[in-house]
Amino acid sequence: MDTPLIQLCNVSKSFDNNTVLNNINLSIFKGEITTIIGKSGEGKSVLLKHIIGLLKPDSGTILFTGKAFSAHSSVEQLSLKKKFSYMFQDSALFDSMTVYDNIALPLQEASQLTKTEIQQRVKIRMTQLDIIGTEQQYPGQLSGGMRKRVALARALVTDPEIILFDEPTTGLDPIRKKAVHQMIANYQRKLGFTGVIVSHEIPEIFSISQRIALLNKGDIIFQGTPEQLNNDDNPVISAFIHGHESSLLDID
Ligand SMILES: Nc1ncnc2c1ncn2[C@@H]1O[C@H](COP(=O)(O)OP(=O)(O)OP(=O)(O)O)[C@@H](O)[C@H]1O
Repeated sequence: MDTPLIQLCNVSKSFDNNTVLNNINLSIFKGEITTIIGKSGEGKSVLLKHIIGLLKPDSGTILFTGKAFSAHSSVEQLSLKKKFSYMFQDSALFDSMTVYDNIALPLQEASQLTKTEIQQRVKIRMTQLDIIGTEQQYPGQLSGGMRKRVALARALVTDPEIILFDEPTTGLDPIRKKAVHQMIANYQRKLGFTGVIVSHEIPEIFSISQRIALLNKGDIIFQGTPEQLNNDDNPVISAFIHGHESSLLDID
């Protein structure tokens, strides 16, 4: 198998006495969608934040194409950072900024593009996501589904190679959830980015994921394809995917 694009090696993280990640190992492969599942509060967001560098592990390493971030040259580190994009749990749009400005922001902050080039890039993404016409509106004036599309347009506007999605469908009704999943899958196919999704949408999320990682009690207890997950006979895993979360509490 290819070298993973991102590899967490023996990563541990505690907050005071709360051990959230306990020596975890996880591989993320280029061009795939890897979905991290697990009960609430297990550390899925903490794991995502380690990948993007918002949190540092207490011990262990995170490798990017086989090399620790710090082992890359400063030029490589900058180019690595530019490859990432992040779609937060609550969309994290700036309510005081228009839809246009929200989407244009990453380009204004991190690119050398002219105003006209930025306008063109924003327009392309807004057209693809069917939100043309909302440019001058504010996030608070939009429905939850529209806000997700604006957030996705912003996450995609820099043509990132790696996008991290933290519960991208939280708070949406089942139809809109499906639409957001399809949107992510379609763009992933079209643009070929590597996706890492944290999700509670089981089993729906499996249909757009090439790999699943199950985080339980600080450990990744499964990583593999959705099919392998479904066929796994570990009782903790089957209890989790069949929705009996409470039984996890009793198994160490
Ligand atoms: N900055 C922080 N300081 C202290 N504790 C933190 C911090 N960030 C996260 N935690 C703790 O780490 C644990 C895991 O939190 P995290 O948000 O990663 O869970 P999660 O699996 O993403 O949950 P959910 O599915 O409910 O979003 C929680 O106990 C949380 O309180």
